[in-house]
Amino acid sequence: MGKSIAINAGSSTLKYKLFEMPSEKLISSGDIARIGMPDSTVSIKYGDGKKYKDTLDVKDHEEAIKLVLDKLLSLDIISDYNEITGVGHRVVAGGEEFKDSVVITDEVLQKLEDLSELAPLHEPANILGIKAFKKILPNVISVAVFDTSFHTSIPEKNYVYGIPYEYYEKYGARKYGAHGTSYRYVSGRAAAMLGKPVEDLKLVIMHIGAGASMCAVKGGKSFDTSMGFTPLTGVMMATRSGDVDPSVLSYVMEKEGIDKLSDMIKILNNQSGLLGVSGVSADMREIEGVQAKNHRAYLSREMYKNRIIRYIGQYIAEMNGVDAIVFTAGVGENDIMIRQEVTDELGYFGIAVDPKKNDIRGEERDISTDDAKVKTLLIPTNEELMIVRDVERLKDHQ
Ligand SMILES: Nc1ncnc2c1ncn2[C@@H]1O[C@H](COP(=O)(O)OP(=O)(O)O)[C@@H](O)[C@H]1O
Ligand SMILES: CC(=O)OP(=O)(O)O
Ligand SMILES: [Mg+2]
Repeated sequence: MGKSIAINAGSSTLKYKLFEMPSEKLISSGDIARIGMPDSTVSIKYGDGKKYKDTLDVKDHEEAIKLVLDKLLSLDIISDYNEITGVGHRVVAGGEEFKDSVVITDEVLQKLEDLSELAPLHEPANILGIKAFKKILPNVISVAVFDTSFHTSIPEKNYVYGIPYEYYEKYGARKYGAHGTSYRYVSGRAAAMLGKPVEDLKLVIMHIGAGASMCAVKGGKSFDTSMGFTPLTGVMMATRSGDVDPSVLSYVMEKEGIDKLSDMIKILNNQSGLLGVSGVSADMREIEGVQAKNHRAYLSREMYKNRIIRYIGQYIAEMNGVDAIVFTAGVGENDIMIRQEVTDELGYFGIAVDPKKNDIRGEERDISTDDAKVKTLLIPTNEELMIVRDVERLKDHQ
C-alpha cells in the first residue's frame, strides 16, 4: 500500500491526482487553470467531499507546482511528503527514443531536456515538475509517461512528411503526435461503453481543450493524429494556429521585419488560434460570452469547430468507416453547444446527437440519438489514472 501522485502539466493547466495504490482509490485531485492568464483558478478536491477554491494570478507552471506542493500539506491532504511512494509525470514529447513509460534517472532527465524543442510549450513545465518532486522525494520512484507513446503504432505513410526523406532519417523529422495517454484511456472506455473489443472498433477521438488534437484509433491503435513534429499543427487551438501553409511564415516575416523563424514559430504557438483570430481571449468561455457582438470572436469559434469537422471527415475516410466519435478534454467535456454544433454538421455520416442526452458536463455518456448509425460518446479523460498505473507497473521492474 502506498500513495502515488500523477502530475499533468498542460499548456494552460496543471492538474494532479493523488491515488491510494494499488486500490486506485482517489484521495485528492487538483486543477490550476488559466495559468499565465488573469484570474487563474485553483480547484482542489480532498477528504470526504471537501473542496478548496481560489482565484488568483498564477503566472507560470513553476508557481503552479509550488502551489500544489504547498496545498498538499496546508490542506492536510497528506501530513508529510514521504507518504507519497510513487510519482508519475505526464511528459509530452518522447521522440523516437521513448516508446514506453520510463523510470526517470539523471540520464533520462538529460534526454528529456534535449527533447524540449519537440514540445516547447510543455516539456519545460514537465521538467520543472519532475525536478520539484525529485527535490522533495529524492528516493521515490519517478516515472515519465509520454504523450507520444500511443502514437508509435501510426503507419509510416501517416507519419512521414512529404519532404526529403533524409530529414526523417538524419534528424527524426516526422509526425509524433500528442495526447496519447488520453487517447489510450478514452479508447479503452469507449470499447467498454460500446460493449465491444477495442480491436474491433474504429474511433475518432477529439481531445479538445486549450491544446487540441484528434486521433483516428483503429483496432485500439493510433492510426493517425493531427498534431505533428510538435503539438502545433492540426486543429486550431487556444493560442496555437493548427495547420498553416508554411510559406505564410516567410512572407509575414519579411513584411513585419521578423528576423528569426523561431520568433515566428513562437507567434504561432502563443499568439494564434482563438486568441490570435478573436483578439479577445484564448479561453472558449470568454469567446462564447462575447461572440454575439464581436465578429472576430464569432469567427474564431466557427474556425475552431470547422477544423474539427474537417478532421472527422478525414479520419472516417482514412479508416474507411467509423463506429463512434468521442468528445473529451476541457472543451469536449464541458461545451454543450460545441458538441451539438459540430455533430449537427455530420448527419451525412449517420452521426446525430440528442440535445437532451447532450445536456451534461464532465460525465461518461452516450449522447447519440437512438437511431444514430454512428455513436457519439462523451468520455471525460483520465490521463492521471493511466500515469499512476504505469508507476505501479514500473515499480515492480525497477
Ligand atoms: N464550460 C466550458 N465551456 C467551454 N470551454 C470550457 C469550459 N470549461 C473549460 N473550457 C475550456 O477548456 C480549456 C482547458 O482545457 P484542458 O483540456 O483542461 O486544458 P489543457 O489543454 O491546458 O490541458 C480552456 O481553454 C477552457 O476554455
Ligand atoms: C500536447 C498538448 O497540447 O497538451 P495540452 O492540451 O495539455 O496543452
Ligand atoms: Mg491537457
